[in-house]
Amino acid sequence: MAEHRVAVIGSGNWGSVAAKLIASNTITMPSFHDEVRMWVHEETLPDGSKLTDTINAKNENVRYLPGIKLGGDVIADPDLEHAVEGADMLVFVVPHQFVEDVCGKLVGKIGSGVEAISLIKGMEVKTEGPSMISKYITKMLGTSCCVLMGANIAQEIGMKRFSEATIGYNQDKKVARRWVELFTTDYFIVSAVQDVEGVELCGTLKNIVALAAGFVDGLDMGSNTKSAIMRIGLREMIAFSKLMFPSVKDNTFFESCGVADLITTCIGGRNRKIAEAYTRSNGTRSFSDLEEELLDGQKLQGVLTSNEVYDVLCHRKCKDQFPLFTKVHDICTGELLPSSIVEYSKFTNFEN
Ligand SMILES: NC(=O)C1=CN([C@@H]2O[C@H](COP(=O)(O)OP(=O)(O)OC[C@H]3O[C@@H](n4cnc5c(N)ncnc54)[C@H](O)[C@@H]3O)[C@@H](O)[C@H]2O)C=CC1
Ligand SMILES: O=C(CO)COP(=O)(O)O
Repeated sequence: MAEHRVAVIGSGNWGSVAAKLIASNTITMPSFHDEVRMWVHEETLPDGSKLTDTINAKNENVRYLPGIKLGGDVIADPDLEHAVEGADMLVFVVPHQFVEDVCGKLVGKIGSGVEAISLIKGMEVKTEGPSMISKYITKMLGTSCCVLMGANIAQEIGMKRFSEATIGYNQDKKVARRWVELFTTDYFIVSAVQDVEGVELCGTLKNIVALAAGFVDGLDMGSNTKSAIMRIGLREMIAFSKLMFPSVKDNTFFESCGVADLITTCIGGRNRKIAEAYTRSNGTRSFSDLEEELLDGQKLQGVLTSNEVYDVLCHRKCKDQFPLFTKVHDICTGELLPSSIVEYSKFTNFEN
């Protein structure tokens, strides 16, 4: 008897792949209902049709994941409340700037016994302080919330290329195991660690380092420089994570969510791509222009995250300990040129 019903909240590039992965499992596993409802932020396509109708007619998200069939029993649904109705496993995967709005619409509509997982890379910074997205979901909706992060360029997983991911959980191993079971396929290997904050901070902070890597690419500085920037970035990721949550575990940085995601995003991600284009434009284009032109509706997370992290650094008066994060912020706001990303003479006396 099927016990669990899954809804995916979000249908962008990664959201669509997540629905595909999950649906490939729900149709074979008796404890899950076959159908996976995927909430779509509705839009009209150039031919006048609705995105939701096209996804359901073609079993393909022609806008955000063209050329890849979703398979399984994925049903696109533009009605958020209807999409989550009856589901006891909610997968949150919208760009992080929309999470407040989406959660706001679900307040009071989620029953007890519902579990959530966030695939969202980012954080919320309010006047009362920073909050990781999983915590925010818990606060708004009262569900416990795991996270799934990893070296996961969506397009490649959509093409079934071997990849790994890490689930972060807090207490409940049984729930973590169920999420692992739901996501794991023969080409997508998922492990779990008891460190929600560590896993989520890895996924969030590496987007800032990817911008720095993109600046280096735009300056044609080569592999040594890019590796140096990635190392300095990783060091700051670890330091920032421990500053926010001393409980974060060292080993988490060696999981897929840590160093592997840092590498893949600095090589093949959207943040890297836009930062490179920004650098090559010599100040003639803005990040938002380039995002619109080059990502065609997909969203950049790193610039917002850089602002959010900068707020935390200012609030805690520790900018000096995070020269790379601070420089990326200052480059994104136009206060510094991209070339300053490699001016580290003042900071070479690190202890490690
Ligand atoms: N694409 C990738 O390779 C990966 C993405 N992620 C993370 O997954 C999260 C979601 O990213 P993607 O699925 O790639 O999205 P995306 O960037 O491809 O797509 C944008 C999505 O935002 C939706 N949207 C636009 N305006 C909206 C609004 N006002 N309210 C709600 N939704 C709106 C669009 O309909 C579309 O579904 C992000 O945090 C990202 O960092 C994580 C791993 C890999
Ligand atoms: O998070 C990602 C890969 O794991 C994707 O990163 P981008 O958003 O930079 O494409």
